[in-house]
Amino acid sequence: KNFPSGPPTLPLLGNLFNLSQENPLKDLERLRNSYGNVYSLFLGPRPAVVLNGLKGHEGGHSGQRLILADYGLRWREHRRFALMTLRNFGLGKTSMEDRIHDEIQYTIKTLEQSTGTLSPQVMFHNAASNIICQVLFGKRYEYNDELIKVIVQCFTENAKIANGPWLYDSLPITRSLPLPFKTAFRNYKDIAMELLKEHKKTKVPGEPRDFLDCYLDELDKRKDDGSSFSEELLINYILDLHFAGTDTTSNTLLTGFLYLMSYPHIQERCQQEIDQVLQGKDRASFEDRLSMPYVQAVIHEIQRIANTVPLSVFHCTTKDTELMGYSIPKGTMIIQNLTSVLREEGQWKFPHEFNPENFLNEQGEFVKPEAFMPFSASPRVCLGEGLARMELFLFIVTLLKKFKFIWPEDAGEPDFTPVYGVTQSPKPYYMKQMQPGHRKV
Ligand code: HEM
Repeated sequence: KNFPSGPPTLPLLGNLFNLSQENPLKDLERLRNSYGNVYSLFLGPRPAVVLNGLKGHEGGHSGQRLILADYGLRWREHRRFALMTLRNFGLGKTSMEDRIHDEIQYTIKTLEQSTGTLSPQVMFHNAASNIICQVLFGKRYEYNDELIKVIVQCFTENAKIANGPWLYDSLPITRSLPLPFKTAFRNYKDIAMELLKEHKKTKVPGEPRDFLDCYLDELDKRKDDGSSFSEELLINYILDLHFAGTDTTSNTLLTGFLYLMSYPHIQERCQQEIDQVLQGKDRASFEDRLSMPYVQAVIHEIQRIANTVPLSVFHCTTKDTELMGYSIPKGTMIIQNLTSVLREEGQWKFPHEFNPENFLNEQGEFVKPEAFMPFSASPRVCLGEGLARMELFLFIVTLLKKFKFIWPEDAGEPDFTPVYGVTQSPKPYYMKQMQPGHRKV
């Protein structure tokens, strides 16, 4: 009673055929037009509620009425620990900036060594993965290292395979099949186990070098207190952090450079601002963003258009819940359609085009509309938001300071259609850059 309405369902299969397996975003928008901001779907026999638009999300988040999946002791303890550890390793402080800048030097080297055009996919994925590796394991990998190739391939492929949550959730039996991503994740876990062994051998108690050491210290401290910390969970948690921090940041960068090449006047205006603000400085710091309203607007617009995690991460009600006048029983899946907020008419000056004016007021100052939520919202908001924002700013500013990026003449028209997945990415493309010293603004 009082459950949100939705399209008619088939026995057992629910609404499986209402949604494209390849890209359900258009279907979700069509259903929103018929059933409003809050509607229901059945993934097989399992009920789900889809939240759309800023209004739908405000209802979902205000006062934390919506209690989320696994929003229990284990999640709370680990979230608190991860945030504290990321902070201790310099998130928001200079040392994290140093790590990011160190990695950017390798990206610059890759760009400098390329003659002609270059496919940036692997380059950005390697860079984002290495930054997380530094935090987690205190080490980075050369871009031609076999291990990093396996990891990056595993993440990019899984982000696309996992776009079948409809199928896996509708027909749970498919989850027990030997799906390819299971092997890939098992390989990753073997790698993480090796690193764990190595860390246990070499670590000095009380002097953590990285996230892994911190967790081992925490395990020692909490030995018998019945807490949720365990080595098995550590391996899963490392996998989560590595995956969550790699494909997201790199796909956003890929979208960014696709648009910067396709809108050369926007790229040039960024470069003018960067040159002006960084006069006499050899590198940008995250603080500099406060003096770069246009660059800030462009980076936010890149995130809005990239729509990197289009349906956020699915949640679930853990008890009977009231939401915007609807009754939602315990065990209902909650799908936050972030796409519907990032493109919502009425919330943006130019909802359907790439235009930094979406984040600038009449005085040319940077403003962030409430509907900007690529990291989601609620207590469950992206844990890596601070790190991701720092990475995006430092990569984009440093690379634009050094190079001018050009869409290759023989590459045809740029194709902006994203490839759908848990994380969306642009279609593979090539870029061309003018070598340092030749950049003319
Ligand atoms: C542009 C880059 C990124 C985007 C767009 C993004 C977006 C998101 C979104 C939409 C969620 C789901 C929030 C929810 O459940 O409502 C999420 C969760 C999460 N993200 Fe990110 N993310 C990015 C980068 C990162 C990075 C660099 C890290 C690494 C530290 C990270 C770690 C996580 C974790 C651990 C969660 C789960 C949080 C929890 O359940 O408590 N993310 N992210």
